[in-house]
Amino acid sequence: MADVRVKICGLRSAADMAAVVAAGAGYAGFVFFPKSPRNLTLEQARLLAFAAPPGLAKVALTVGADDATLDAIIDAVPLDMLQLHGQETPERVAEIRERYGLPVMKAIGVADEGDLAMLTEYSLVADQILIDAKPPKGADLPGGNGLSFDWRLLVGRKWLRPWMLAGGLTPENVAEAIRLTGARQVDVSSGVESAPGLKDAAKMEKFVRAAT
Ligand SMILES: O=C(O)c1ccccc1N[C@@H]1O[C@H](COP(=O)(O)O)[C@@H](O)[C@H]1O
Repeated sequence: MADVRVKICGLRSAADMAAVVAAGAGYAGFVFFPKSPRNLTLEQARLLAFAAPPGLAKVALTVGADDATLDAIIDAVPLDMLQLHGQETPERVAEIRERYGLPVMKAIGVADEGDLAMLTEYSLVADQILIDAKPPKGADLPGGNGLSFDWRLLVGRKWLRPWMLAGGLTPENVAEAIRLTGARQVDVSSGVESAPGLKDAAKMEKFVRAAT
């Protein structure tokens, strides 16, 4: 599968960054969400971002972050993209995009066909759309739960913006997910871990190989 770009999310160590680079991923994601086992400090993220080679896009994942939080992240960490993974409205997405001048990727949780209208709505204001599984009610995390959705919902659909497929992807299922949905970009977090928050270099390598 040529030309598929992979995002590996939730890096926390220099070894994670080295493994992402060795695997050949196109995006590296840093999670700024205290409830997540992948949460990292500004200083950790800053060091990792400076260790990233040119061409690897550095993405900050936030969840309903206010301006002060985003200001602090952007001041500390050299970034290429913001991933908004909360309940941000289209107006808030547009505001963040304007305020920081960085491309914004808005995550939308999908469980059934009724959720697809939101993808169209957000594709009018975001630079990219991230299509993830909807989290279970009451879940601590709005993403990063290793849950997938029915990929057949995406068959034959088109959106105005580039999009990325996420949710429960693994080295074992990513090729089938790409084949079915036609995704040109995929995002993974828990599927390349040996325990929550602990990235596994061999799984990362296997994932990128299966996806590309
Ligand atoms: O990874 C996290 O901890 C996380 C926390 C809060 C919101 C989103 C999070 N991760 C994103 O969720 C999707 C799917 O992850 P998974 O592969 O199913 O574990 C992915 O886009 C991550 O960036």
